[in-house]
Order: sequence, then structure tokens, then C-alpha cells
Amino acid sequence: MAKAVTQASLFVVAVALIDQAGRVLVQQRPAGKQMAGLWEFPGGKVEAGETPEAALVREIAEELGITVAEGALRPLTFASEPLADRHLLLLLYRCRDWTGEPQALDAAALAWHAPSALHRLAMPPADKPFIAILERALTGA
Ligand SMILES: Nc1nc2c([nH]c(=O)n2[C@@H]2O[C@H](COP(=O)(O)OP(=O)(O)OP(=O)(O)O)[C@@H](O)[C@H]2O)c(=O)[nH]1
Repeated sequence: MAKAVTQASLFVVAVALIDQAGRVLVQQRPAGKQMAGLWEFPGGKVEAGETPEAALVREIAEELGITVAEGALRPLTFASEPLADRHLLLLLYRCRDWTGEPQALDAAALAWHAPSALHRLAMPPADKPFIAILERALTGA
């Protein structure tokens, strides 16, 4: 039988921005934060009263300084798993269209990688299964 979830859920949205070469943008969590140094997809928590897409458009603007239309966000996959004393629900979107040049406004660094190269990065546990899904999505396999 499934274990009941007693912790509050952490509702997070994130994006795989994909450039014309088929590379994906990841950002490094800054020092002082939980999981500092790990590479993750830009995004963050959905606030009360926000749709997931509106939250992601806001987070992308805050973290990268670029503009994305809600309609350019395509649902890709999700993760649902314990994270510390919470339960993380993480929705991953993909996006190929944006305006502006991404900047590391909130991260220690940004990097563009082919999906296969993400296996070599230290990423949060919830993100690991996303890599193979991105590889398949971007090769059409
Ligand atoms: N943005 C993002 N968050 C992720 C990913 N994977 C993952 O486990 N998370 C977790 O989801 C939560 C995202 O919330 P957040 O970015 O708003 O919060 P934060 O820890 O940076 O701190 P904050 O509360 O000061 O903003 C964090 O606990 C983060 O570790 C990911 O790929 N992208």
C-alpha cells in the first residue's frame, strides 16, 4: 500500500531551455543554499494563486532575465519524491523560444550541455531521471 504523504508538498516548476544546437541550459545552485553547487534547471516554487506556467514565466525572468511566453512552455515530465522533510512535486517543461540572452542573475553559473553530457553533472536526485527523457525527446528516439 502507498505510504500516506504527511509532509506539506513543495510545488516546483522548472524549464529545459533548448538552443538551436540541441543543448540544454542548466544553472548551478549558489553557496549558502540547500544543495549548493548542484546543477539544476531554472525555475522555482509556485506561489499561492499562480498557475504553474505563470510561475515559470516569472521565475525565468527573475533568474535569467529573459522573456518567455506561456504558450512556448511545453510540458515534458515530472518528478514526485521526498525532499528533506517535504514532498517535492517538480514539473519540467521544455522551451525553444525566448527573448533575450540568459544571464546568471540568481545562480553561481550557467552552462549549456547536450543532454548526454548532463549525466556527468552533479544534479539533485529528482532531476536524474529527466536526463534520459531529454535525450529521447531531443533525438526523437
Ligand atoms: N528550480 C529547480 N529546483 C529544483 C530542481 N530540482 C530540485 O530538486 N529542485 C528543488 O526544488 C526547490 C526549488 O525551490 P526554489 O528554487 O524556489 O528554492 P531555493 O531552495 O532556491 O530557495 P529560496 O526558497 O530561497 O528561493 C528547491 O528545494 C530545489 O532544490 C530543478 O531542477 N530546478
